[in-house]
Amino acid sequence: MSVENHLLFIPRSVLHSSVLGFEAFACFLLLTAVCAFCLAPGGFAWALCKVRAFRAIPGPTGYPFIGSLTVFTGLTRHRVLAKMAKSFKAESLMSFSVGLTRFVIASHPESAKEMLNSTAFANRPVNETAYELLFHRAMGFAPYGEYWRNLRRIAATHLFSPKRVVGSEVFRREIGMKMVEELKRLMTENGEVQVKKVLHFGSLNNVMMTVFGRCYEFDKGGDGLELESLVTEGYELLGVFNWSNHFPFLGWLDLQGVRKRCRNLVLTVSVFVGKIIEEHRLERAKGDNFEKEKVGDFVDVLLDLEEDDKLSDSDMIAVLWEMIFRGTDTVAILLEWILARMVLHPEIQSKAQSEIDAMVGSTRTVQGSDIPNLPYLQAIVKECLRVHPPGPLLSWARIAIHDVYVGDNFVPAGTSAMVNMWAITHDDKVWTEPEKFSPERFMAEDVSIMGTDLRLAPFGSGRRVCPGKALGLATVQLWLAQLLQNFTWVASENCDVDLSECLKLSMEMKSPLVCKVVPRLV
Ligand code: HEM
Repeated sequence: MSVENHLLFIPRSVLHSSVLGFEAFACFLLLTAVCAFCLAPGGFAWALCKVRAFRAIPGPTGYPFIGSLTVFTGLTRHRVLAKMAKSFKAESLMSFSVGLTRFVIASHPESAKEMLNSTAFANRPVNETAYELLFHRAMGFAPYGEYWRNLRRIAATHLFSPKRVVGSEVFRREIGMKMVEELKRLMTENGEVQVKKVLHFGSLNNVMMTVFGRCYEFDKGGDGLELESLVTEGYELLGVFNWSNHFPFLGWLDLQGVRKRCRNLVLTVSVFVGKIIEEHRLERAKGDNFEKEKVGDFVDVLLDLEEDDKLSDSDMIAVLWEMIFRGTDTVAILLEWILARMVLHPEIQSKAQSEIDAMVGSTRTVQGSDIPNLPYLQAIVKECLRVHPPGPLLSWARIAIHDVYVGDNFVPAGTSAMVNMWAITHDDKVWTEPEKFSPERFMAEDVSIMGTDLRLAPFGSGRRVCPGKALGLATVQLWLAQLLQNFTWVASENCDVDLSECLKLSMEMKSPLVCKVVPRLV
């Protein structure tokens, strides 16, 4: 007898109530399953994870389906994440979800070191924006492997070697002096200066010179301004929270227009950078203008690569563009924070100036070789990297290439991994009086900031540590010395120094620094 025939013999009322009961039971089961799913530690994306036989990593459940999305839409996600890790007692490792993306974040030096130094985390998640901007073919997002290793080796030898960093000091100093002149001009014109623009243009020129062998004039418009707008657009695009990175089914809609903007940007950048590469080729073809012994720029280095290492034109454009892009803002942003601190702490500023005066005197301008004799100035830079790290979340996440343990925590392959460097540098178990701005702490203890000591690793650590760290640091230290030797930095009566933060791709000052500069050298 079929099931339908059976049902014919059950009284209607009984049948009706049992169907209702079944429906209620099914709803209850579904609701429990959804709740269990959504209330899983770490949230929805973690609940979806097939590997369930592991101890859950503590973390917020977030909202159903969207998870902790709101973290990423605020201006200070490093602070929000630090607070969350504390409240879940998950400083060592915290899990959370944003849409379908699983995250872990380390807010403790030990777990941060373990993660950053493990080959399991030597890849980066390539989000849609980075992919559209062709960054997967440049060093920062290239998958861990032969192509990436080659790029790192070439850059380490020809762009970031100690010899190259020292060798490029002359034009770095020249650019520093141009910034000094520009600040004087702006001060005379306006009675105060907004330093961000000057620092940004100086920094852009510095990287341009190293990479392309080109320099642009301040405030002259033309190619310099176009390049600046291209870098700004790229920065903005990478800083935008792109929904389709975490909700792939929304991808085709391009709701925020990110893909369209990326494609337009890539076209313009390809023409801009392609033209510079062509000019280099022409110069080399002429032969007599191109001296073989000349220390070439990075374009020359890439054009000189042997057959096996040779890059296609589009790969070369990606590599060169990324260097410009990465090297510009970090340096300018860090210097702006430092100068804001100088305005706020005149006693620290004058101590640094006394050090410069004692070591350099007032008859010559400071240079790169003076920096080792200026420990207090170096301590100021370190303290600013601690209090205002340009990459509080180390800017670029990593991704677990395969299943791996971090401490006792099982992290499945494909999980995005971040380090909250800001949380570590503001942890009172790691630093005494972390909120206090005190360069003196680094006079008492010499802490390496190059990636070995995870209490302060603003350039990251491990295989994907910032390759430009020595160049970036040398630039910031020299320019700070020049700016302090030439000016006393004081508050403008129209504008207070506001230390509010705004984390886009890097952590910028929310209200750009506006102040006065008073010439010291006459
Ligand atoms: C104050 C200056 C700078 C800071 C604070 C900084 C910070 C960082 C950080 C935190 C990372 C990620 C490291 C990690 O995942 O462990 C990084 C990567 C990178 N940085 Fe920097 N950076 C600076 C200057 C520069 C400069 C001047 C350049 C080049 C001209 C540069 C090029 C790169 C590149 C190419 C990567 C990707 C490396 C890879 O994935 O293999 N950076 N940087």
